Amino acid sequence: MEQTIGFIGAGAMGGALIAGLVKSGLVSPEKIFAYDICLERLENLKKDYGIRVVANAQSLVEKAGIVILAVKPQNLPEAVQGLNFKPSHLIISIAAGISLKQLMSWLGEELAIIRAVPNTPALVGEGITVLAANPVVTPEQRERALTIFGSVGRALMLPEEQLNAVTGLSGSGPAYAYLMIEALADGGVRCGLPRDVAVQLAAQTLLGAARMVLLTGEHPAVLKDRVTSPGGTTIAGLEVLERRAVRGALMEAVKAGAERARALSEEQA
Ligand SMILES: NC(=O)C1=CN([C@@H]2O[C@H](COP(=O)(O)OP(=O)(O)OC[C@H]3O[C@@H](n4cnc5c(N)ncnc54)[C@H](OP(=O)(O)O)[C@@H]3O)[C@@H](O)[C@H]2O)C=CC1
Ligand SMILES: O=C(O)[C@@H]1CCC=N1
Repeated sequence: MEQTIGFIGAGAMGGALIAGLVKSGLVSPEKIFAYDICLERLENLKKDYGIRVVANAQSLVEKAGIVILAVKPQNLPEAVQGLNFKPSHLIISIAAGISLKQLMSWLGEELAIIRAVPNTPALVGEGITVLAANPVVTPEQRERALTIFGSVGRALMLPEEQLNAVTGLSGSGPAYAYLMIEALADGGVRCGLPRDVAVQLAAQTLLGAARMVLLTGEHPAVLKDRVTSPGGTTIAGLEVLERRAVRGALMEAVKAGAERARALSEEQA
């Protein structure tokens, strides 16, 4: 890919995208630029991935054709203040909750802006990113953004109204999956398994189950039923999960994340 990509903010998510992009081979490291107020983070990314780092955000804007805004929503207005973007730029914000309308009012109504919700498994090429574009973005720019995020996992476009829900589900979701892996592994340890074996079993079980859903296209309930032998072990475990309302808890977690995304937007209004 000929285009240069710059990151303003290179923390957990920006860093995961940089690592995933370099590993994907879609963009060569010398075409990736990063700026962050944390110099140590920049130096580590330069050392680990061979990307270029710059001393300030305006210098990054001058070097990169695509600029990814990857600071916390609370830091975004300050991070973009005074930056001079050109009409040729494609700006992609990953800040949770921050709307295209807010971005256009801070950056310029005439600029091509995309709002994206990625997730950290992008680091290993297994992310999923949902994007929404403002009317200035051309079909070619949409394709370019889909290609970039598609190189580190799956990528799709959805109407912007759905992006807070996406944030609550796939944006925050890896944390819920890690919590489940940790808890399942604790269960294994409680039953006498060594910790490292228990973590491996828990992680591969979630990975395998997720692949089954994606590759077979079967409803998760059908796949669940195939694990559940009459009078067997699984139904005994499922009964506990249902009694403890795990389904309701997961639904409420997604809803709480979506509501928090909406609140983050209002806090920056
Ligand atoms: N983490 C995730 O899984 C996901 C995050 N997001 C979004 O991505 C964005 C980044 O999140 P995350 O990576 O977790 O956050 P981090 O805090 O890990 O990364 C943000 C980085 O930006 C730096 N920073 C703060 N202010 C500025 C500034 N003015 N100019 C340049 N850099 C600055 C921070 O430095 P310092 O730490 O010193 O403040 C930090 O290094 C957020 O908007 C979040 O909503 C979206 C989807 C998933
Ligand atoms: O926790 C957060 O606010 C960010 C957005 C989605 C995942 N992490």
